[in-house]
Amino acid sequence: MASNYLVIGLSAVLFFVTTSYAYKKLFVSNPIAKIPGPPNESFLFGHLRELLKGQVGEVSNFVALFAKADFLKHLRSINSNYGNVIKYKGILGEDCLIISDPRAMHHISNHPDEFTKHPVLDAVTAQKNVMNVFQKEISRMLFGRGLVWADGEDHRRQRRINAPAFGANQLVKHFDTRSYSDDLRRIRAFIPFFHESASAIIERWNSAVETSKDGRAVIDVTRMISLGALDAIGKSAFDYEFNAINDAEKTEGGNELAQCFRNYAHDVFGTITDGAIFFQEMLGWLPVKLAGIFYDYAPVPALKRVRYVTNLGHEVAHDLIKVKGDELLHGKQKKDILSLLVKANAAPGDSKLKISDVELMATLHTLIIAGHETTATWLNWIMYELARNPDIQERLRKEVNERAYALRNRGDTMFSATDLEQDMPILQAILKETLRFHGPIYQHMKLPTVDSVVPLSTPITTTDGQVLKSLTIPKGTHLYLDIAGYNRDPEIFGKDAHIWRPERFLTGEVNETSGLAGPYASVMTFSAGPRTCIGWRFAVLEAAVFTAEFVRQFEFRLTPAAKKLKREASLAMIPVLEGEEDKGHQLPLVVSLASSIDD
Ligand code: HEM
Repeated sequence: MASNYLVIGLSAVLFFVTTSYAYKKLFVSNPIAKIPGPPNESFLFGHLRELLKGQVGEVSNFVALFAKADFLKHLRSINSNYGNVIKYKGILGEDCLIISDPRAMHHISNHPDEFTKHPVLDAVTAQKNVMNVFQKEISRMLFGRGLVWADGEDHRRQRRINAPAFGANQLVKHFDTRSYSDDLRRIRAFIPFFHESASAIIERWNSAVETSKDGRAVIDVTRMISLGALDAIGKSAFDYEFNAINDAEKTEGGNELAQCFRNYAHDVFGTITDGAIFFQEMLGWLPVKLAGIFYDYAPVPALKRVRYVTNLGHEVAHDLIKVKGDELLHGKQKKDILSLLVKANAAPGDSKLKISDVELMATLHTLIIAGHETTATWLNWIMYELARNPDIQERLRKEVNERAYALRNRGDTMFSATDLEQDMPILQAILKETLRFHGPIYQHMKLPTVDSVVPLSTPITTTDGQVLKSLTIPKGTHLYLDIAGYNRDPEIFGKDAHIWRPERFLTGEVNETSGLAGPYASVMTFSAGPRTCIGWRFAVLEAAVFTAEFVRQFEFRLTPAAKKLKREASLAMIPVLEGEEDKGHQLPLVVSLASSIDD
């Protein structure tokens, strides 16, 4: 009986694949067929193995996505022939696009209904958009039906409730007339939590240094940074104790949710086999609902883990929402993000504009995942560059110590938002340059829901010699926005955009108010338009506090092992060591005490 079902299932997949493939080849004209791109070396896989495996975020423009060494060399040599729009092949010869052209990226990011990240369920689109089916279903499993997952009106409604709590109202001004500076004050109120987490990390590193033989300890800094970021999001977003740093050594008996997140993204999204790529792609040829059933029930270990963590996250969120509701009722409301969301949701107004408890639970879980590993990864790359560049590290330490001296003189114990955002330009330049060069989010998948015409900054020449000033993209085309490529565009960041040089953000070389890119440093790492990262201010302040406090206390140097560092595709672009990829994030640095300004 079971084998009958299997045969019927496989026949259904085969039927969908062959009919939609034949339909497309025979009846659908393809305006992107003549966009230049690398030769297809595999009808079965197209370029997907190069895209989904190995190092990411490397070199310039689209090459960022094609990181397999020999392939990379090949592409580099012909890079100039391709420009900022590249055609690549998906499975079975599907034509797909990678775009890093600034105007095109700006247009696409600012038209989220025309370019959603999720599939629309109609016969052609749903079957064509393999990657997007995967993205939508994984997104639902990973986050729940919250802000990252939602689209269209659902997204606007959720964003409207969320934005003020994140100081992100400037992006939704038309929704809300409250003062933007009130919102900024709210996000800055989290600074003490960031200091608290940074201090807990420093305490751990301090004892490692003190107990080392020569005052120099080799520490994998990724571990504590990740736990500290988790503690920080717990306290500021929901007034919740993950106790991640305190329970760091416990294998059981600590906070279960915190333990679930150990190496979570890497274990689930890290290494992917050819078989998994193919299977995942074939699933995408099924209607979304069928693919969803697979993601909800398949006994695949990685999917089982995602389902378990999401359920647990939603359970914790459910309890917290109740606590916040009671606090509000008894006039004991706190300042964390969840309290603000519960209050905004309870305020009088059109009930159709509110978010449901299920969406609120998903939003909470979203904040843990979207706000924790991304910022921790950014911090990892900051530590790496500081260790690699002792001169810049020393300049930063001097700046931080001078500010620390000033704050002691004014009777403060921790850096204020003004200290961090305005009075430490070297710190800001390092944060910006690292977000540009090692952006934790390096690509975005988008799905045109209609045939679209997209403007280009730089015209492209098709394989038959036509010069295109705009791009016609058929509905349903697989589309990658190449964030890493945009972030290394020499036209925007200078001829040496391929190297890490924070100075470019100190000398006015970069036009930070071009309005083309995201809200910070003119980079695309926080995305742009109505779906810009809602937590970007939170992330910037947290990264600033952690970095300033770390260099104030310690000196960091590269270990020989850190020279084997690679950028690994995961949910974020994480540092791993060559030959030890299966261990996930690693960045072993030599840590010793720094001399302070008072010495
Ligand atoms: C370096 C740190 C971070 C990076 C690089 C980053 C990047 C991004 C990007 C690229 C998006 C757009 C995703 C998409 O459209 O699919 C996004 C959305 C989002 N981010 Fe972040 N993020 C960071 C930190 C944070 C933090 C700290 C929080 C929360 C405290 C957060 C919460 C969110 C949420 C809720 C969304 C969905 C927004 C929407 O769709 O309206 N992120 N982030």
